[in-house]
Parts: sequence; structure tokens; C-alpha cells
Amino acid sequence: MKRLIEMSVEGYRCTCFCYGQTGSGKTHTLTGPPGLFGLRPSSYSDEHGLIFRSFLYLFQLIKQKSDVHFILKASYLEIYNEKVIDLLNPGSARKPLAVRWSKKARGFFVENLFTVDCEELDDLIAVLEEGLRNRAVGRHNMNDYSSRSHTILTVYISSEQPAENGVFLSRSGKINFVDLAGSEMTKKTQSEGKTLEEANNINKSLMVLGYCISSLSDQKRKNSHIPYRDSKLTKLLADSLAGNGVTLMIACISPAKFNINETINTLRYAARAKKIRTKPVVLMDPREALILSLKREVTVLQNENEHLRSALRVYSGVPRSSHGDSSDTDKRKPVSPQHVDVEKLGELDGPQLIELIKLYMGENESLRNENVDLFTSREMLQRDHEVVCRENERLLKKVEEVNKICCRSPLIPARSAFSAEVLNLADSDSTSNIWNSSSDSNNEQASRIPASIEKELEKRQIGNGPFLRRHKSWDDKPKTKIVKMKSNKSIGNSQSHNTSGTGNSTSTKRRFSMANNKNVKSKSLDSSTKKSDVFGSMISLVDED
Ligand SMILES: Nc1ncnc2c1ncn2[C@@H]1O[C@H](COP(=O)(O)OP(=O)(O)OP(=O)(O)O)[C@@H](O)[C@H]1O
Repeated sequence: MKRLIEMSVEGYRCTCFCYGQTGSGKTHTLTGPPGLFGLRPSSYSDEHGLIFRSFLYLFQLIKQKSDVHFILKASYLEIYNEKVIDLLNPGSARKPLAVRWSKKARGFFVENLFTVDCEELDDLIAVLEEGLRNRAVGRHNMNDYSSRSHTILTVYISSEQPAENGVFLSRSGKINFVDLAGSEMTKKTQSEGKTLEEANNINKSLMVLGYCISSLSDQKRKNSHIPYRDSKLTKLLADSLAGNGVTLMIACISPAKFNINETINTLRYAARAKKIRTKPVVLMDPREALILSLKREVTVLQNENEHLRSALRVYSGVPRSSHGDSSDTDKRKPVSPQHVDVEKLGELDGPQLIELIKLYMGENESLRNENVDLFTSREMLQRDHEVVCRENERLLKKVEEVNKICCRSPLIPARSAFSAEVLNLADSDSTSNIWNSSSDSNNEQASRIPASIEKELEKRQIGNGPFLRRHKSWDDKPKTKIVKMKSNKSIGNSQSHNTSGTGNSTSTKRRFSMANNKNVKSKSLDSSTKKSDVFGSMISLVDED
């Protein structure tokens, strides 16, 4: 997961998707247990899923790359009964959005999908909370909080990095977090009515996804028709499955014997998916890439020129010191023959005429050389001009982005800032370890499985013996510094604004302190320099046999 985030920061298109039967823990893996967001404050806890940890890690990475300018945006959608709904702008009617093909990008996209500028960690968390609040959740026999839709949370990461010779490199990576709805045996779930219709749609789209995966993993069928267009899910995942991105599939399985068939199916799915090979490429502005490569070429040629010149000097035995820049210029200057009256040409004898012609030929040659030099300089000036224009464009874009960032989305309702929550709770001992798993301060407690799970395992007779273990290496980590942060109440407010969507505006002003956020963000990120801590608290199922 960490590598995936690092790659998305480097400009790759990355996807992490969870696949598995209903109730196997897909949503839990990505976002943690139900009710973690919303009612409770979303300060850091060991229960947080991969998305939250990824956000923290993303901001850590961004902070480390101080020479790069980053712009983050996020969108969140769900595919419910084959309809795409914007979770950040669902509206009262949950009007579906169209999925279209972009000729330019050569991929499918969701028309009018709302994207939110995310300057702070809090903004990303707000997007996650808003999406979780709006997505479709239902209840059936196997899961009280079953996702009734596939959800895709996308973080777009654009960056600009100064490269050599004043050229800037822009990259645009992204990371998709895909929480697929689980496949359902309707007999087992005993779904009826609306839940049954949802289950049928879920199973149908998962079947198309399965078919695409098996075609792509088969060397013989790979180049034949892949039925991406048969479902919205496969249209939107086409790029991740076979494009230029990097994809991580998390196969969630149930430890219960009762689910053995579904478990085998999931593992088959994963084994097939593992065979798919994508061709990851960094998405860069082609013009900038060209300018950079031309600049590099010019530097190489200049060096080569210099080398050849000095080799020539050595060969002709002329001391280096006598060839300053000025003498070079003098040498290139044409030597004009003395002016001769045309009428007096007849008086000149043969050798004199030959000498004169030689002089004129020499002058001609020098002028030609000078001409070539002038053409080269003109070309270089044109290239410089192009670079300046490009720089101009870049700056204009930056101004536009800055203007956008100043305005936030009105659709994320008021929530207390994550950083502020951390601050408020930081005084109590329970949260002093916020960036660590429970592994540091209380090793013994950390390696214990939570009581509720232990009870469930006992009931199902799972894990007698060394079956369910916490990975030891996670518990053996060195102690990290505990960072105490002062409490600081939010003071200001920042206005929100629709940035790109066309949606209606239920403008709730989002109140939080920008200054407070910034202050806290830097502190919190400082305290989390040990990257592994953010990811290190998951329980692993290790079959020692
Ligand atoms: N590793 C885990 N530790 C503790 N509880 C878990 C774990 N995995 C899943 N659960 C619990 O099991 C229940 C079902 O999990 P979850 O909703 O994540 O399943 P799902 O695969 O997303 O199901 P669906 O496909 O129906 O949405 C939830 O209450 C969740 O908190």
C-alpha cells in the first residue's frame, strides 16, 4: 500500500481494490468498523482502515518533498444498481451521472463528477466522511452493514517539480480506493425485495469484472475483445486493470468453514488477477518532457563541441591561452580583400588575380559560416522563447489553481478538524501514542486479539492454536517519540465553494481554523516520521503450517 502511494505521488495511476464475498471485511479493511466516522470524532485510532492511513502517509510524503508543489483533489462515487451516484454531491434525487468515453484521454470518465480541492489532511478526511455518510448500506443475514454499491474514492495528485535549466516537470498521478460490494449467495443472505435486486446487480457486475480479469490474465485471450462496456464498474476500472497504472487487489476471505466455496472462488479470482501485467507509465506533460529532453540534448552537444574544440587545439599545437572567446569571434569574422577598382582589374596580372579570387572565396566561406552560426542562434532563441511561453502558461495555471484552492467545497458539511481533535485529546494519555499502533507502549496488549473477535472465533471454533496471530515484527518496532501537542480551539472559518461540479449548493459553511490546521498538520506529520507506524497495526492471519 505504501509503495502504491509513493508511486501515485511520482505520477502513476494506482488503484487498490478489495474483493471478496459479503461480510468478509472489505469495508473494514479500507475504512475500519462501521460508525468509526460520523458520530465519533475522527482522530487517529488503531481501528482506522487503509484509506485513513494512506491519507496520513500521503501527507507525510508531500511534506518530505518540499521542493515540489502539490495540488490534491478528491472525488467519491458509488455504483448503485448500475447507476453512478456522486457521493460528494448526491442531491436529494441521487441523480445518476453518465459514464462517457474520452477520445483525448482514451479512457472512460464520469461526466460532471464533483472534485474537491484538498489542501489539508482534514479536507481528505472530510471527503471520506461525506462519502461514507452518503453511500448505500443495507442489512441482510450475513452482514448488518452490507455495502449495497461499489464505491470509488479517487485522490488526484498533481505536482510540479523544478528540473534542470529552468524547466518544470508536471506530473499527474492518482490513487483509487475501490470498495467492491461483496458477492452474495442470495440463499445464504436471504435477501428479498430491494436487497435482492441490489444483490442481483452486484453479482452481475462482479461477474463481468471476473470475466474481464480472466480474459486479461489469459495470454491467448488478452488481445481479443474484453467486455469492459458490459458494466459501469468495469468501464471505470478498465484503466486500472489493463492500462498504464499499478493495481493492488486485496482478497478478503472469511475464516469460517461455512464459506469455503466463496473463499475458494475469491482465491481463484485473486490468482487470475495476479497474472495480469500492466505497463505503468508516469503521466507527464508531453511538451514539458520534450523541452527537457531537448535541453538535455543541447547540453550534451555543447559539451561535445567544447571537447572537440579543445581536441583541435591540441592537435594544431596552438596554446589554449591564445584562444579566448574574443579571438574565436575574430577568427570567425570574414577577412575582406582590399577594395580593387573594377576598371583596374584588367591591369592585374594572372597571379594577382588568383590571389584576389582566393581572398574573395575565403570571405565567402567565412560569411557562410557566420550565416550558419546566426541560424543556430536564431533556433536557440526560438527554443528559449518556447520555454518562456511554457513557463508563462505554467504560472497562469498556478494562479488559477491558487484561486481555486482559496475556495473550498460548500458540500462538505461542518465537521471539527481532525487536527483539532488530535489537539484536544492529546493531553490525555490514551492518545499520546497517536501515530503508533498500540505496539509500542503496551506490547502485550497489542498482541491480544480484541475480545469481541476472540469471542466470535471461539464460537466458530477458529484459531485454536497458532492460527490467528499478530505479526511479531510489527510488535518489535523501536519506540517512537511521543509528541505532545497543545490544545488549540478553532478560531477562524474558511468559506467553501463548488470547484468543478455542476451540483446544487446546500452550502453549509465549513468552519475550521486554517491557521490551527496548518499548525497541527505540521506537528502531527513531524511526529509520524516512522512511516511503518501508520500501517503497522493491522491484525494478520498467519497460518503457520
Ligand atoms: N478484521 C476484522 N476485525 C474485526 N471486525 C471485522 C474484521 N473484518 C470484518 N469485521 C467486521 O465484520 C463485519 C462485516 O465486515 P464488512 O462490512 O467490512 O464486510 P464487507 O466485505 O464489506 O461486506 P459487504 O460486501 O456486505 O459490504 C463488520 O461489522 C466489520 O466490522
